[in-house]
Amino acid sequence: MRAAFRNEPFTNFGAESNNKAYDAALELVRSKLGQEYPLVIGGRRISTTRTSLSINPASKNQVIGVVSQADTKLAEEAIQTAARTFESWRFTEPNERARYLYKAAALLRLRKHEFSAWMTLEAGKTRAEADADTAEAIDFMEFYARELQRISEPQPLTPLDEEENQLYYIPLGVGIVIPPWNFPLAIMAGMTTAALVCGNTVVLKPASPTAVIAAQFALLLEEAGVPSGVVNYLPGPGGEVGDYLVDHPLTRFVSFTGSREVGLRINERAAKTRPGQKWIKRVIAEMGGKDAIIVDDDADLDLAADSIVAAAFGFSGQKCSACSRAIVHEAAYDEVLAKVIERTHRLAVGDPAEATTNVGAVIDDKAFRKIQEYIEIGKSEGQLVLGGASDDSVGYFIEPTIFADVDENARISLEEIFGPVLAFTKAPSFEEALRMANNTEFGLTGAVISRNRAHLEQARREFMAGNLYLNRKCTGALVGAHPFGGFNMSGTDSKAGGRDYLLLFTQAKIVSERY
Ligand SMILES: NC(=O)c1ccc[n+]([C@@H]2O[C@H](COP(=O)([O-])OP(=O)(O)OC[C@H]3O[C@@H](n4cnc5c(N)ncnc54)[C@H](O)[C@@H]3O)[C@@H](O)[C@H]2O)c1
Ligand SMILES: N[C@@H](CCC=O)C(=O)O
Repeated sequence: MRAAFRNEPFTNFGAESNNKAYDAALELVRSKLGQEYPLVIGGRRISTTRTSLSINPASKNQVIGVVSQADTKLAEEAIQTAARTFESWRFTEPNERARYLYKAAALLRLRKHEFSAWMTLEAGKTRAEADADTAEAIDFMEFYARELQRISEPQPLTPLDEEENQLYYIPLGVGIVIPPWNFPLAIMAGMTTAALVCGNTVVLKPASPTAVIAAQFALLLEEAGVPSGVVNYLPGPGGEVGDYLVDHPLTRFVSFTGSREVGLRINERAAKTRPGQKWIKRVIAEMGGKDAIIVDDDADLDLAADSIVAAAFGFSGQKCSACSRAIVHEAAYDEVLAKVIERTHRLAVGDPAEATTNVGAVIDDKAFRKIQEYIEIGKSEGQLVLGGASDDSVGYFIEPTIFADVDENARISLEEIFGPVLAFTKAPSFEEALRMANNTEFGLTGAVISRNRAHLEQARREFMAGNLYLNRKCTGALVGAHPFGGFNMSGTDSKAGGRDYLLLFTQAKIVSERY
């Protein structure tokens, strides 16, 4: 029996010794840049002639790795391998499966800074953001291992005198795991290990910008002893390989985290029954957000400003949980706006490998251009009060940008930008602020900064966000404490890092015996 789950502590980068250790990890990772990453199917390394370069978004000429790219033939091989492996993996003892996760978590803890350093260089994460990502990956494995053990215990059923009844959560089959690039270790590792610990086998199609981190994690699972074929690493173009995997009749479920557009596409395609398919595919989709922080007239305005700045510009706003809308009571509006501008102005934008950097580059050229377009749109929808500039001569840098006096129905108030762009909207009352916050097709995170008990209670009831935070920022969910996932177009209502999550990767079987 393991000790109860506790969150992995974050590294204190105020301490010089920790920064030195991080510098050493960056050096180690730099010495490994440019290597080739083959596909791994059934433990077999497969190099392809078609490759994709993974690059450092803060230094776009620096190649992080050269990643082989699957085609549909290799996707077929990966699914067949996963299907064959399922026939043995499904019957492994649950405690044994949990132990692979405990081992992988222990190995990751030993190499924590190294994995974080990969994220600094491949995803552009600052030290603190990368460290939190690695800590969350450790948390997911520690948490899901314990959860699997919990749900494998005899489950409560109404006792009958004449029968012995037992409920077992059994695995589903072959799962396609499709993660995003923005939590390239935590979310990818959480989705993958939740699937495998339940006895499923996995085809892992990593997000292209962060395929090297996923490759490192696949190697870590191998080192932890996870048998060949349980996780098959299959990088490739999302559209081509993704569609093939989703459509395949042997695919039993798809676990996806990413944009609304791709999530809906997967949901629609998976709903179509293909020749030879024996089941209704299950889709677990965690999608985008357009998250708001409401500031009430009596709020602690410093807390409000700190919360907005951290949630809007942490990891350059590239979080589904990011605050992209600040909806502020008119009585507090000018003061909150001034405080947010002042704090944002102090953020250091630059190379995330530097200890002093607060905001790094955005992920790639496509994101850079999309965010630039939204900044141009914002100029006609609000008043540009900070930032707006961008520079892609070295890396994809965009200044933290704030628009004031934005209408609740402006495009920058409604569409997910996924970058460091914040819209301020003035509300005449708390009730109106709440209505505006709910004026979105998403429903992922939200926050209210207020001292008014009645307003806080009203928000508890009426704010339609899967993760609602009162008097704190709307980012930074902790595994176990804040099971994460949203409503409406934010996904299929799953809660990663929560006690219900593993049930999504299993089906319940009742065995009833009379003696
Ligand atoms: N709700 C959450 O928990 C959560 C967490 C992180 C990110 N996100 C969302 O993710 C998005 C950012 O991530 P992204 O840019 O990687 O998203 P994306 O939708 O562009 O890509 C996600 C994954 O889907 C793959 N893909 C692309 N086309 C596909 C297809 N036709 N079939 C199958 N797979 C396909 C990509 O290769 C990638 O691995 C944002 O919208 C963000 O809000 C949500
Ligand atoms: N779970 C993360 C967000 C994940 C999406 O990008 C948070 O709570 O900030």
